[in-house]
Amino acid sequence: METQSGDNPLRPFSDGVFEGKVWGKFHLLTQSAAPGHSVYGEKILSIDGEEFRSWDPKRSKLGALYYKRASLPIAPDSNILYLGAASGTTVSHVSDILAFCGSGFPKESKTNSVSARRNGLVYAVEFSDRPMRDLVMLAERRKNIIPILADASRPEFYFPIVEPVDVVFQDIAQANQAEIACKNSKYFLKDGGHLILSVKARSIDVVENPKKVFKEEMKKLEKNEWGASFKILKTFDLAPYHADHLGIIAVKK
Ligand SMILES: C[S@@+](CC[C@H](N)C(=O)[O-])C[C@H]1O[C@@H](n2cnc3c(N)ncnc32)[C@H](O)[C@@H]1O
Repeated sequence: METQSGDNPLRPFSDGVFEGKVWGKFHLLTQSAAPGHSVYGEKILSIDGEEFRSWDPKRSKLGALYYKRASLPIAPDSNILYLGAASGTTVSHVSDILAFCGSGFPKESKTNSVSARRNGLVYAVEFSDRPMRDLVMLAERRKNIIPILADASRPEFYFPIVEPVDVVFQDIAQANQAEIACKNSKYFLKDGGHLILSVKARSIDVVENPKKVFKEEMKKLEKNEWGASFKILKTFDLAPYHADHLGIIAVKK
């Protein structure tokens, strides 16, 4: 951990996310909801008694979207259904954002003016038991992560424990990823809620041109028989952080 003295290098980027030139280059960081702990070896900066965790875009599709300056519908009062949580690298940053209440640093941040609001939860679904063990340990140190050991293609099994959410975020490298996103959105995503989907072309078709694969996946999101369909708002090529990945931001019709 590094303690910053002198001028504060960070400024608000979006609710709960900060930007600045630190350690010699540009970084996005989240204010840690569990000070004293590094989750995946990320660098930590301490300023005025608060800790800020560097967000590595090469380790996180959501982080890559922020680095691409996507305007994302994630705020401290959002409930998020996160599909494909793995050991919680990205979930930890989502947890930081949801825990952010504008207290403390930075003093001039507009987000400070919001003092009494209900902060959201992240429901983190993962079907592999090895990463789930790390995810459970992460959740023990943070109050806003609900780890769920389940197959995301069977949302009916966790239907009883997930409340309606504002955002479904999905990072599952499976051939049927559009179907998984739509089925979960049917059960859990509020009308007008947002889907943020990372599509890995090579998981859907190893030989096809990624652009064609992305077009087909977007068509499925717009019209399908899985109970929820979407209007695509914006797409982002996630290179150079993740080759042949497309980030899709869509709103539930
Ligand atoms: C690319 S990794 C996710 C990385 C993670 N989102 C992060 O940024 O820290 C994809 C994860 O999805 C999980 N996964 C794949 N298919 C799944 C399914 N049907 N249900 C739940 N999890 C699944 C895998 O076990 C793997 O941990």
